[in-house]
Amino acid sequence: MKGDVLMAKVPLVKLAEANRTFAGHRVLNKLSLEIAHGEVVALLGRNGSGKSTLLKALSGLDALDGGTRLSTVPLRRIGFAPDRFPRLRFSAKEYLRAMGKIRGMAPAEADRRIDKLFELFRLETTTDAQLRDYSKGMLQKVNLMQALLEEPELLLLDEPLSGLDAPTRTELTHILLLLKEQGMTIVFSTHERELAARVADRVVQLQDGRVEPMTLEGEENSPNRVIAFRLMDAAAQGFYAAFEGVRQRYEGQGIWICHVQADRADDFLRAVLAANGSILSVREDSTRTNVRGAAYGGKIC
Ligand SMILES: Nc1ncnc2c1ncn2[C@@H]1O[C@H](COP(=O)(O)OP(=O)(O)OP(=O)(O)O)[C@@H](O)[C@H]1O
Repeated sequence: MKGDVLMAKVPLVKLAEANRTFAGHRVLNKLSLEIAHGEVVALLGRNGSGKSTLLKALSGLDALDGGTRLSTVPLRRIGFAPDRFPRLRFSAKEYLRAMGKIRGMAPAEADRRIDKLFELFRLETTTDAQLRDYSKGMLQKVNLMQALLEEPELLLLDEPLSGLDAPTRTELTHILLLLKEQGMTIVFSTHERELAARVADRVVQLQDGRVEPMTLEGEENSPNRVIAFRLMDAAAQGFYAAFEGVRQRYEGQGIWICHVQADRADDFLRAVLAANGSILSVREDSTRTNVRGAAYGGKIC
């Protein structure tokens, strides 16, 4: 725990007085931003305010015109999912294998990882369909999968849910929450305040080339307990509907995780046990303090 608190204070990546100019237009203007280990940060801003430019600056993929970028993460441990993903003449598996090769992964290791990602994203592994024939949602899943290929320490996502239908949005939101539970450091840009409020520990707004902290209306500020548990699927179906005080819920590999209003947590725990569930862990919701906390021992990917 002590180690986690210390890690939380170490910036994984830091921009100081960063400048980026395109054709005389200064998009980043003496911008300073630190991303702490295990933190999830949402980046809001109007169209053209420079969100993609900032994500690229954080990744180190794009050079700055001025200022500095400091990072403790090697480039290969940074996953980046751009806002546009090409419709290629490859199947998803062929594409991900090629990406693994380019990144210098051993073929067996890449295949192990790709299989896990197919499972996590619930994509059909055997299909030969090419990316150019994929739906937008499937394509975005492959985009996120390539960013997660090498178990990144820092995950940068440019508008990860933009233009997707409701079921895919829900599915991908749950995956983001699972990655967050594992302690992954994530920065994502979005136009959606609701997504930012739901997933991020911290929200910043990009305006006039700089970032300002932002508080979203309707954010829940009262404390939560994060409860991880197992339930039989059949029992889980009706479980939440009857329960007040559940603010977030998601599932992966048979483990359910709920963020429950603190004053309802004891009742919730009793209800899980009454439904023959087993409690894996209970902890304070640390998302308002940016302290990393592991909800359970299993790793999703
Ligand atoms: N490679 C480039 N060459 C020239 N101009 C660029 C380049 N990249 C970005 N810009 C310009 O920088 C500004 C910021 O672009 P950026 O894509 O970072 O904004 P954004 O906030 O991500 O926009 P959106 O919300 O529409 O995706 C825009 O005016 C854009 O035209």
